[in-house]
Amino acid sequence: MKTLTVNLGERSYPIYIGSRILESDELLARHLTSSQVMVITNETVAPLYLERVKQRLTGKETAEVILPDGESYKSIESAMIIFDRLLAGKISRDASLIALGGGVIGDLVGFTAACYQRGVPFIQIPTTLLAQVDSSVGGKTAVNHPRGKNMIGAFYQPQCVLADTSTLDTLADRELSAGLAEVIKYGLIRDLEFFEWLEANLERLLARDAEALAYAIERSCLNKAEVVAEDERESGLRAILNLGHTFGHAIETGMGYGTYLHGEAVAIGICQAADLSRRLGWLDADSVERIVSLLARARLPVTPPTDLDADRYLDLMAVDKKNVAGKLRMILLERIGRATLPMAVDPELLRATLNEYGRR
Ligand SMILES: NC(=O)c1ccc[n+]([C@@H]2O[C@H](COP(=O)([O-])OP(=O)(O)OC[C@H]3O[C@@H](n4cnc5c(N)ncnc54)[C@H](O)[C@@H]3O)[C@@H](O)[C@H]2O)c1
Ligand SMILES: O=C(O)C(=O)C[C@@H](O)[C@H](O)[C@H](O)COP(=O)(O)O
Ligand SMILES: [Zn+2]
Repeated sequence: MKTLTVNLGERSYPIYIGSRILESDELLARHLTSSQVMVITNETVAPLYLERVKQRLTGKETAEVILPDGESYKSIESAMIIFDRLLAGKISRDASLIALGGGVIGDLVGFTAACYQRGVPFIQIPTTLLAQVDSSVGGKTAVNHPRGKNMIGAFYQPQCVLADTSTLDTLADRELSAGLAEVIKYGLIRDLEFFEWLEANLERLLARDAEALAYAIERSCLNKAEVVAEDERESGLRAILNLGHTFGHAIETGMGYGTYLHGEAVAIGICQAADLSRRLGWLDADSVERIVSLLARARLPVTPPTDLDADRYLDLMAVDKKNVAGKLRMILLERIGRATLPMAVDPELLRATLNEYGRR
């Protein structure tokens, strides 16, 4: 097992990464301070892993909430269901919540934990690649609004992250690929050596080679932990983690939550951001091709949906959280391995990318 730390002073916490670490009685116990625990998961993950978690909770007063599966359930209505169950169970402020599942459950439970009685401790047990490399780390919690992704939320850090890599054995191939989009993102924004490693080892990851997966998860978490430690609440640097997300979130909202997986929408968004970076004279055509080709090799979509035209994109992007004074700001690439801070973009060049990249 590897242990990384997210260094945030009194809100610091460990990320445990290893195969079958959910079988350890000691790890979870270390971070469960109270006698009341609520585990929140969904209908897909519950039959696979809920018992395994409950076995670690003997002696605790344990409640569980099993929600329907899907991005459309990352909603205020789902949060209300959890609040209702917490109150009906007379669960007090020293109780702990456990998020067992992918990023949808992690973001939702984190948000619920931040709000219930103004804040109760919570633990992340991520079970998708995307959640193990990104969403469980860093304390961005939220639910979606029909007009925009993650629009209702809070920064709220977990007590720990427990990433059992053996849970990925049951993950669908499409979901594994979605997680790879965020893995590739780390290489692009700040870790050229990792990007090159990914180019050389992508087939091992797709074949679920355990050693390669563990390395990719650790290196991704290390990158994220360093960025978050420097800028917890996204006043500057942290926004580089949003590469591809201005376009990607527009795709998710515009196409209806769940039509494109988050990682798929981000993959398309990264390609569009790369195209725009080329139009600005930063990336050359070969670098754009290198990026698109790695994402395509990861079996991710690399062209935008035909149903979204430039005007609809721009309308959806007008509520992006990086915008300042109503003006769009985006993360672009100076080169592979180095992202810009959020920057205003020339509207003509942006429109050119929206009209021309991947449109034929
Ligand atoms: N907070 C953050 O920093 C952050 C970062 C990235 C993404 N996100 C959010 O994360 C969400 C996407 O997360 P996701 O990709 O994990 O999607 P997800 O939570 O919907 O999980 C993907 C699918 O895999 C299933 N699943 C989960 N674990 C499984 C397992 N071990 N075996 C079999 N099936 C399993 C789920 O039930 C679901 O059907 C989006 O809402 C996105 O906005 C948040
Ligand atoms: O942790 C971050 O910061 C990120 O931006 C990570 C992203 O991968 C993630 O999708 C995040 O939820 C997006 O945040 P948002 O502020 O654009 O909603
Ligand atoms: Zn993301």
